[in-house]
Amino acid sequence: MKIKELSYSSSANLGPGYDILSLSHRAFKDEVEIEENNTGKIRIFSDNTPEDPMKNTAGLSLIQIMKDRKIKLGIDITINKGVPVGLGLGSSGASSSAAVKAFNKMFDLNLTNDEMVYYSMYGEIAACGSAHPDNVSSGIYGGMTLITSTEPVRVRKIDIKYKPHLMLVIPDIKIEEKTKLARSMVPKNIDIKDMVRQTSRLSLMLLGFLNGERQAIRDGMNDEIVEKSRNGLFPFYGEIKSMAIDENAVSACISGAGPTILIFTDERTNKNGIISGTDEILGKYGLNYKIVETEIVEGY
Ligand SMILES: Nc1ncnc2c1ncn2[C@@H]1O[C@H](COP(=O)(O)OP(=O)(O)O)[C@@H](O)[C@H]1O
Ligand SMILES: N[C@@H](CCOP(=O)(O)O)C(=O)O
Repeated sequence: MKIKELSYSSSANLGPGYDILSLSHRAFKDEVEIEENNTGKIRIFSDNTPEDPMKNTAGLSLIQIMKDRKIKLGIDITINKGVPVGLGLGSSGASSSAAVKAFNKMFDLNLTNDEMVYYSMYGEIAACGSAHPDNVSSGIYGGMTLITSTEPVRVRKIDIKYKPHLMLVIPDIKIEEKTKLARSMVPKNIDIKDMVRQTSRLSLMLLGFLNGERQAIRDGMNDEIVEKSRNGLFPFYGEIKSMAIDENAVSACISGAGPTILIFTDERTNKNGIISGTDEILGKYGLNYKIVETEIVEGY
């Protein structure tokens, strides 16, 4: 029996929500198919992700479930990779969450959504050395998700009233082990004043999404801790964000650990202005790029 599941691309953090917020979007998707084999081994079939199951997020997630559930079988995992790798679009988490959903279905494990988030985030260790849960929560729940606890894993889906359109500015930059590097740049300690400002902004942004208040989203979606610490990886971000605000975007943030920039737009936004402004700014940096317009995926 073959079982196929998909997960969409996602943007983690959303400004002040480092490691706790994520948004699922329709821009790209990974399809993962699993099938029992008679070799007793886990084998990965994929054009552009690691063949070693311990180094592939999908493989590592399934290894962990099989260990916990004492399932000893050979499994072929075929990854049809649609989410571009290393650009801040949750590519690694899309494969692991799709693989976990397929495995859950194939073996009737009846895992809860939070248990699936747990196994999917375990796979992220293969991508960046740490098990961050945000992108994979998108792959399991869809929509906008909030991680309320990691031990045990607990996720809440946020029922947002304000649903902006999304523009992804995707610079053509390849950084080796990008998320691992970006995570190493985040400060280990912060000043209490910065903590207060960050929690205030995060709360305001969430109020904006919940109540449908455009200005609150714009005022809240700012992060001078994590995005700032990583600025060297995407020095063009500040210029693109302020240009987008000038063109009346709702707001903008770094998508995950970058380099993609997520811009929230609505009917008041001058999207053509953003397209030409991006071309001018990224041209100055000598960067090729793609702009993808997309929508939030509410669920699976
Ligand atoms: N199934 C997978 N899909 C994508 N990347 C994977 C996968 N398995 C392992 N990786 C590794 O994870 C890294 C990319 O993940 P990451 O740095 O988190 O970027 P992003 O999630 O933004 O694409 C690459 O080194 C890639 O080889
Ligand atoms: N919260 C993580 C998200 C990484 O997302 P990715 O799509 O860039 O892998 C972080 O900011 O490190």
